[in-house]
Amino acid sequence: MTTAASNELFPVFLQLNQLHTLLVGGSHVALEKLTALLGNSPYASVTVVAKQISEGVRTFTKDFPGVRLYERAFDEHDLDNVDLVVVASNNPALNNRIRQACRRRHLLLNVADKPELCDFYLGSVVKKGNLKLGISTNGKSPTIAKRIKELLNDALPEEIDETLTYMSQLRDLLKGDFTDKVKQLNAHTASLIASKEDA
Ligand SMILES: C[C@@]1(CC(=O)O)C2=NC(=C\c3[nH]c(c(CCC(=O)O)c3CC(=O)O)Cc3[nH]c(c(CC(=O)O)c3CCC(=O)O)/C=C3\N/C(=C\2)[C@@H](CCC(=O)O)[C@]3(C)CC(=O)O)/[C@H]1CCC(=O)O
Ligand SMILES: NC(=O)c1ccc[n+]([C@@H]2O[C@H](COP(=O)([O-])OP(=O)(O)OC[C@H]3O[C@@H](n4cnc5c(N)ncnc54)[C@H](O)[C@@H]3O)[C@@H](O)[C@H]2O)c1
Repeated sequence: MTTAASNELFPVFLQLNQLHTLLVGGSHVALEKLTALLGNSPYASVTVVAKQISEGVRTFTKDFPGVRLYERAFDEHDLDNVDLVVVASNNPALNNRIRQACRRRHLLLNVADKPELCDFYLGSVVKKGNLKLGISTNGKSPTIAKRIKELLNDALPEEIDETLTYMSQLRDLLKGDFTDKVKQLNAHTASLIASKEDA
């Protein structure tokens, strides 16, 4: 056993286009969360409920077909038929109320910038075509997560997506049982790592 701080977060990649997300809040932080949600999943179904919805949120969401905006106070019925909840409000009592309601309903919750209220955190994301990397610092420093995103974005070649497409076609062509296929796919990709090490 090491004495390093425990890092027990389990990463997953959600098919947000198949889920219904509720976002409570409609200002600066809400816009950041919408940018993250819709930037990755443009067809996500997202209901925004906020006492005040900013012009920025209205303009940004205009072209996303799954977004609905409701300018009013949060009501517990907003949690009906929802799969995932993100809160970007400035109201600690509201945050706690939603935290408790989500526990009762077994809904997963993120309260922006409030790790102690979260079931899941958003991460920094690097995307190169079909490749997507999610970066977490276990809540220690979102700024470092952002910097690592920038670093990896520069370091990973755009052509990596061509390699992924080629490998996907190759996988479909390969014959033999599962073990054989895995062996061949590993043989084809070994050179990717080897050429880095030789360089
Ligand atoms: C990755 C990213 C995704 C996203 O939000 O989309 C994200 N925060 C981002 C940016 C960012 N957020 C903040 C700053 C200001 C500088 C700073 O404080 O460091 C910057 C930097 C900037 O904007 O440049 C403020 C902040 N954030 C949290 C706290 C509370 C605390 O730390 O206790 C405070 C202090 C609030 C205060 O002081 O009042 C907490 C969380 N922020 C997380 C995610 C989760 C942990 C992720 C991880 O493990 O790394 C977690 C735990 C929960 C959550 O919100 O999901 C996104 C990167 C965007 C990109 O990639 O470009
Ligand atoms: N803006 C930042 O850069 C920043 C940085 C760090 C932390 N934070 C924190 O993040 C939170 C949100 O930040 P912000 O700048 O977006 O706040 P904001 O005050 O600009 O917006 C709060 C949003 O919550 C909505 N709201 C409040 N009560 C509501 C209710 N009962 N029902 C529905 N909607 C309700 C408001 O209408 C508004 O849209 C705050 O707690 C803030 O302290 C913000």
